[in-house]
Amino acid sequence: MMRVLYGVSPNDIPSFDTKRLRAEFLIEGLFAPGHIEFAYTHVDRMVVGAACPAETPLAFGGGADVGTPLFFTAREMGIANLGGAGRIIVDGQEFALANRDILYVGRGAEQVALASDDPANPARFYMNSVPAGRDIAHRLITRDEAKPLDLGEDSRSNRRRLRMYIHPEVAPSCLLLMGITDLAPGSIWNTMPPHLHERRMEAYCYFDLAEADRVIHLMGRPAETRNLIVANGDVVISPAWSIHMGAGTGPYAFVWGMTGENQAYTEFDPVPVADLK
Ligand SMILES: O=C(O)C(=O)C[C@H](O)C(=O)CO
Ligand SMILES: [Zn+2]
Repeated sequence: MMRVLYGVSPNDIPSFDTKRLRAEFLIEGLFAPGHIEFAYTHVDRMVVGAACPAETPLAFGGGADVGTPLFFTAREMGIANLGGAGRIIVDGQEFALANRDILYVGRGAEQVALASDDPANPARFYMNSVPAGRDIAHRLITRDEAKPLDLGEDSRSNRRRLRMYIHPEVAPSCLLLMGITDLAPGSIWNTMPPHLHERRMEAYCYFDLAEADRVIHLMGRPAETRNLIVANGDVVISPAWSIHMGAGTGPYAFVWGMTGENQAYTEFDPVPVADLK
Protein backbone atom coordinates (compact mmCIF):
# COMPACT_ATOMS: atom_id res chain seq x y z
CA MET A 1 0.00 0.00 0.00
CA MET A 2 1.15 3.51 -0.80
CA ARG A 3 1.29 6.03 2.00
CA VAL A 4 -1.33 8.74 1.47
CA LEU A 5 -1.20 12.51 2.05
CA TYR A 6 -4.69 13.99 2.09
CA GLY A 7 -3.75 17.68 1.88
CA VAL A 8 -4.86 20.45 4.22
CA SER A 9 -6.32 23.94 4.17
CA PRO A 10 -3.95 26.89 4.57
CA ASN A 11 -6.26 28.05 7.38
CA ASP A 12 -5.07 25.10 9.48
CA ILE A 13 -1.36 25.92 9.26
CA PRO A 14 -1.19 28.35 12.23
CA SER A 15 -2.14 25.55 14.64
CA PHE A 16 0.35 22.96 13.33
CA ASP A 17 3.40 21.97 15.34
CA THR A 18 6.56 20.84 13.55
CA LYS A 19 5.58 17.15 13.60
CA ARG A 20 2.17 17.79 12.03
CA LEU A 21 3.59 20.18 9.43
CA ARG A 22 6.16 17.60 8.37
CA ALA A 23 3.57 14.80 8.25
CA GLU A 24 1.37 16.81 5.90
CA PHE A 25 3.96 18.28 3.53
CA LEU A 26 7.19 16.27 3.72
CA ILE A 27 7.78 12.77 2.35
CA GLU A 28 10.84 11.15 3.92
CA GLY A 29 12.51 7.81 3.30
CA LEU A 30 11.39 7.33 -0.32
CA PHE A 31 14.86 6.27 -1.51
CA ALA A 32 15.53 2.83 -0.03
CA PRO A 33 18.18 0.48 -1.50
CA GLY A 34 16.54 -2.45 -3.32
CA HIS A 35 13.01 -1.01 -3.03
CA ILE A 36 10.32 0.92 -4.89
CA GLU A 37 8.35 3.32 -2.70
CA PHE A 38 5.39 5.49 -3.65
CA ALA A 39 3.31 8.13 -1.89
CA TYR A 40 -0.12 9.17 -3.13
CA THR A 41 -1.05 12.78 -2.54
CA HIS A 42 -4.56 14.16 -2.94
CA VAL A 43 -2.92 17.46 -3.90
CA ASP A 44 -3.84 17.31 -7.61
CA ARG A 45 -3.50 13.50 -7.28
CA MET A 46 0.22 13.52 -7.86
CA VAL A 47 1.99 10.26 -6.98
CA VAL A 48 5.66 10.62 -6.07
CA GLY A 49 7.97 7.65 -5.89
CA ALA A 50 11.53 6.41 -5.87
CA ALA A 51 13.25 3.20 -6.94
CA CYS A 52 16.80 2.21 -6.02
CA PRO A 53 17.55 -1.06 -7.84
CA ALA A 54 20.65 -2.94 -6.71
CA GLU A 55 21.56 -6.35 -8.28
CA THR A 56 17.97 -7.11 -9.32
CA PRO A 57 15.67 -4.90 -11.41
CA LEU A 58 12.55 -3.54 -9.71
CA ALA A 59 9.19 -3.46 -11.50
CA PHE A 60 5.70 -2.03 -11.09
CA GLY A 61 2.56 -1.57 -13.17
CA GLY A 62 -0.46 -2.83 -11.19
CA GLY A 63 -3.23 -0.32 -10.52
CA ALA A 64 -4.56 -1.45 -7.12
CA ASP A 65 -3.29 1.64 -5.29
CA VAL A 66 -4.62 4.10 -7.87
CA GLY A 67 -8.00 2.42 -8.46
CA THR A 68 -7.59 1.42 -12.12
CA PRO A 69 -6.66 -1.92 -13.75
CA LEU A 70 -3.08 -0.70 -14.34
CA PHE A 71 -1.01 2.05 -12.81
CA PHE A 72 -0.89 3.75 -16.22
CA THR A 73 -4.53 3.21 -17.24
CA ALA A 74 -5.20 6.92 -16.62
CA ARG A 75 -1.77 8.29 -15.69
CA GLU A 76 1.49 9.60 -17.12
CA MET A 77 4.86 9.81 -15.36
CA GLY A 78 8.30 11.37 -15.42
CA ILE A 79 11.22 9.31 -14.08
CA ALA A 80 14.45 11.20 -13.32
CA ASN A 81 17.72 9.37 -12.73
CA LEU A 82 19.51 11.08 -9.84
CA GLY A 83 22.21 8.41 -9.42
CA GLY A 84 24.54 6.19 -11.48
CA ALA A 85 23.70 4.94 -14.99
CA GLY A 86 20.59 2.78 -15.28
CA ARG A 87 17.95 1.37 -17.59
CA ILE A 88 14.18 1.53 -17.71
CA ILE A 89 12.25 -1.05 -19.70
CA VAL A 90 8.67 -0.08 -20.57
CA ASP A 91 6.78 -3.06 -22.06
CA GLY A 92 9.97 -4.34 -23.71
CA GLN A 93 11.20 -0.94 -24.91
CA GLU A 94 14.55 -0.17 -23.26
CA PHE A 95 15.83 3.31 -22.41
CA ALA A 96 19.32 4.03 -21.01
CA LEU A 97 19.36 6.86 -18.46
CA ALA A 98 22.53 8.65 -17.41
CA ASN A 99 22.58 10.92 -14.36
CA ARG A 100 20.03 13.77 -14.78
CA ASP A 101 18.22 12.18 -17.74
CA ILE A 102 14.42 11.95 -17.49
CA LEU A 103 12.09 9.39 -19.09
CA TYR A 104 8.50 10.33 -19.94
CA VAL A 105 6.19 7.30 -19.62
CA GLY A 106 2.84 7.79 -21.35
CA ARG A 107 -0.65 6.52 -20.56
CA GLY A 108 -1.20 2.84 -21.35
CA ALA A 109 2.14 1.39 -20.22
CA GLU A 110 1.68 -2.05 -18.66
CA GLN A 111 4.94 -2.75 -16.91
CA VAL A 112 7.92 -0.58 -16.01
CA ALA A 113 11.16 -2.26 -14.90
CA LEU A 114 14.05 -0.25 -13.48
CA ALA A 115 17.66 -1.45 -13.29
CA SER A 116 21.10 -0.17 -12.28
CA ASP A 117 24.01 -0.74 -14.68
CA ASP A 118 26.46 -1.09 -11.78
CA PRO A 119 25.12 -2.06 -8.34
CA ALA A 120 28.24 -0.47 -6.83
CA ASN A 121 27.11 2.89 -8.27
CA PRO A 122 23.34 2.36 -8.40
CA ALA A 123 20.77 4.41 -10.27
CA ARG A 124 18.39 6.44 -8.10
CA PHE A 125 15.10 6.88 -9.90
CA TYR A 126 12.64 9.57 -8.78
CA MET A 127 9.07 9.58 -10.13
CA ASN A 128 6.22 12.06 -10.49
CA SER A 129 2.91 10.75 -11.89
CA VAL A 130 -0.34 12.63 -12.54
CA PRO A 131 -3.68 11.84 -14.20
CA ALA A 132 -3.52 11.90 -18.02
CA GLY A 133 -6.20 12.31 -20.68
CA ARG A 134 -4.47 10.95 -23.80
CA ASP A 135 -1.75 8.58 -24.94
CA ILE A 136 1.65 10.14 -25.64
CA ALA A 137 4.64 7.99 -26.67
CA HIS A 138 7.25 7.13 -24.03
CA ARG A 139 10.29 9.33 -24.57
CA LEU A 140 13.76 9.78 -23.14
CA ILE A 141 14.87 13.38 -22.59
CA THR A 142 18.61 13.62 -21.91
CA ARG A 143 20.17 16.38 -19.85
CA ASP A 144 21.51 17.93 -23.08
CA GLU A 145 18.07 17.93 -24.72
CA ALA A 146 16.45 19.76 -21.81
CA LYS A 147 15.85 23.50 -22.21
CA PRO A 148 18.21 25.45 -19.93
CA LEU A 149 17.32 28.67 -18.14
CA ASP A 150 20.04 30.55 -16.26
CA LEU A 151 18.73 32.47 -13.27
CA GLY A 152 20.00 34.50 -10.32
CA GLU A 153 23.21 36.30 -9.44
CA ASP A 154 26.39 35.32 -7.59
CA SER A 155 26.15 38.51 -5.51
CA ARG A 156 22.74 37.35 -4.23
CA SER A 157 23.89 33.74 -3.65
CA ASN A 158 21.11 32.46 -5.92
CA ARG A 159 22.70 31.72 -9.30
CA ARG A 160 21.38 28.49 -10.75
CA ARG A 161 20.63 26.62 -13.97
CA LEU A 162 17.13 25.30 -14.36
CA ARG A 163 16.54 22.62 -17.01
CA MET A 164 13.07 21.93 -18.41
CA TYR A 165 12.57 18.35 -19.57
CA ILE A 166 8.87 17.51 -19.60
CA HIS A 167 7.57 20.78 -21.00
CA PRO A 168 5.47 21.73 -24.08
CA GLU A 169 8.57 23.12 -25.87
CA VAL A 170 10.75 20.07 -25.20
CA ALA A 171 8.69 16.92 -24.59
CA PRO A 172 4.92 17.47 -24.44
CA SER A 173 2.80 15.67 -21.86
CA CYS A 174 -0.85 15.93 -20.81
CA LEU A 175 -0.46 17.99 -17.62
CA LEU A 176 2.92 17.09 -16.10
CA LEU A 177 5.84 19.53 -16.06
CA MET A 178 9.21 18.33 -14.77
CA GLY A 179 12.73 19.63 -14.57
CA ILE A 180 15.93 19.82 -12.54
CA THR A 181 17.62 22.87 -11.04
CA ASP A 182 21.33 22.93 -10.16
CA LEU A 183 22.74 25.64 -7.90
CA ALA A 184 26.01 27.30 -8.99
CA PRO A 185 28.96 26.65 -6.63
CA GLY A 186 28.64 28.99 -3.64
CA SER A 187 24.98 29.84 -4.32
CA ILE A 188 22.52 28.60 -1.72
CA TRP A 189 19.08 30.10 -2.51
CA ASN A 190 16.58 28.40 -4.80
CA THR A 191 13.43 29.78 -6.39
CA MET A 192 14.07 33.48 -6.06
CA PRO A 193 11.72 35.29 -6.20
CA PRO A 194 9.46 33.13 -4.06
CA HIS A 195 6.13 32.80 -5.81
CA LEU A 196 2.67 31.34 -5.97
CA HIS A 197 0.96 29.62 -8.92
CA GLU A 198 -2.69 29.36 -8.08
CA ARG A 199 -3.36 26.91 -10.92
CA ARG A 200 -0.58 24.41 -10.24
CA MET A 201 0.81 22.43 -7.32
CA GLU A 202 4.49 21.53 -7.18
CA ALA A 203 6.67 18.80 -5.67
CA TYR A 204 10.34 19.41 -4.81
CA CYS A 205 12.80 16.53 -4.38
CA TYR A 206 16.10 17.72 -2.94
CA PHE A 207 19.17 15.61 -3.85
CA ASP A 208 22.99 15.66 -4.03
CA LEU A 209 22.92 17.08 -0.49
CA ALA A 210 25.57 15.78 1.94
CA GLU A 211 24.30 13.63 4.80
CA ALA A 212 25.09 16.26 7.45
CA ASP A 213 23.55 19.15 5.47
CA ARG A 214 19.92 20.32 5.20
CA VAL A 215 17.84 22.58 2.99
CA ILE A 216 15.63 25.00 4.88
CA HIS A 217 12.52 25.02 2.67
CA LEU A 218 10.11 27.90 3.29
CA MET A 219 6.40 27.39 2.70
CA GLY A 220 2.98 28.74 3.65
CA ARG A 221 0.92 31.77 2.75
CA PRO A 222 3.13 34.86 2.34
CA ALA A 223 1.96 36.42 5.61
CA GLU A 224 2.21 33.16 7.61
CA THR A 225 5.33 31.25 6.53
CA ARG A 226 6.76 28.09 8.08
CA ASN A 227 9.93 26.13 7.44
CA LEU A 228 10.67 22.48 6.72
CA ILE A 229 14.18 21.20 7.43
CA VAL A 230 14.81 18.84 4.55
CA ALA A 231 17.40 16.07 4.12
CA ASN A 232 18.80 14.46 0.97
CA GLY A 233 16.08 12.61 -0.99
CA ASP A 234 13.17 14.19 0.90
CA VAL A 235 10.20 15.48 -1.10
CA VAL A 236 8.18 18.60 -0.26
CA ILE A 237 4.58 18.90 -1.47
CA SER A 238 3.84 22.54 -2.26
CA PRO A 239 0.13 23.30 -2.73
CA ALA A 240 -1.03 26.13 -4.99
CA TRP A 241 -1.52 28.49 -2.01
CA SER A 242 2.03 28.05 -0.68
CA ILE A 243 5.11 30.09 -1.49
CA HIS A 244 8.26 28.06 -2.04
CA MET A 245 11.91 29.00 -1.70
CA GLY A 246 14.82 27.52 0.20
CA ALA A 247 18.46 27.74 1.19
CA GLY A 248 20.95 24.92 1.67
CA THR A 249 23.64 24.61 4.34
CA GLY A 250 25.74 22.91 1.61
CA PRO A 251 25.59 22.18 -2.13
CA TYR A 252 22.36 20.60 -3.45
CA ALA A 253 20.11 20.27 -6.48
CA PHE A 254 16.40 19.55 -6.81
CA VAL A 255 13.81 18.06 -9.13
CA TRP A 256 10.62 20.07 -9.49
CA GLY A 257 7.42 18.58 -10.85
CA MET A 258 4.15 20.40 -11.39
CA THR A 259 0.59 19.71 -12.45
CA GLY A 260 -2.76 21.48 -12.35
CA GLU A 261 -4.96 23.39 -14.76
CA ASN A 262 -2.23 24.40 -17.18
CA GLN A 263 1.40 23.94 -18.16
CA ALA A 264 2.21 27.66 -18.36
CA TYR A 265 5.54 27.60 -16.51
CA THR A 266 5.79 31.41 -16.67
CA GLU A 267 2.33 31.96 -15.20
CA PHE A 268 3.23 32.67 -11.58
CA ASP A 269 2.89 35.49 -9.08
CA PRO A 270 6.18 36.57 -7.50
CA VAL A 271 5.99 37.60 -3.86
CA PRO A 272 8.42 40.36 -2.78
CA VAL A 273 10.66 39.02 -0.02
CA ALA A 274 9.84 42.16 2.02
CA ASP A 275 6.16 41.06 2.09
CA LEU A 276 6.94 37.72 3.77
CA LYS A 277 6.19 37.22 7.42
O1 LIG B 1 15.25 27.63 -8.86
C1 LIG B 1 14.16 27.91 -9.36
O2 LIG B 1 13.79 29.08 -9.58
C2 LIG B 1 13.23 26.80 -9.67
O3 LIG B 1 13.63 25.72 -9.99
C3 LIG B 1 11.81 27.13 -9.55
C4 LIG B 1 10.85 25.99 -9.82
O4 LIG B 1 11.07 25.50 -11.07
C5 LIG B 1 9.46 26.50 -9.66
O5 LIG B 1 9.10 26.89 -8.58
C6 LIG B 1 8.56 26.51 -10.82
O6 LIG B 1 7.33 27.10 -10.52
ZN1 LIG C 1 6.95 27.22 -8.39
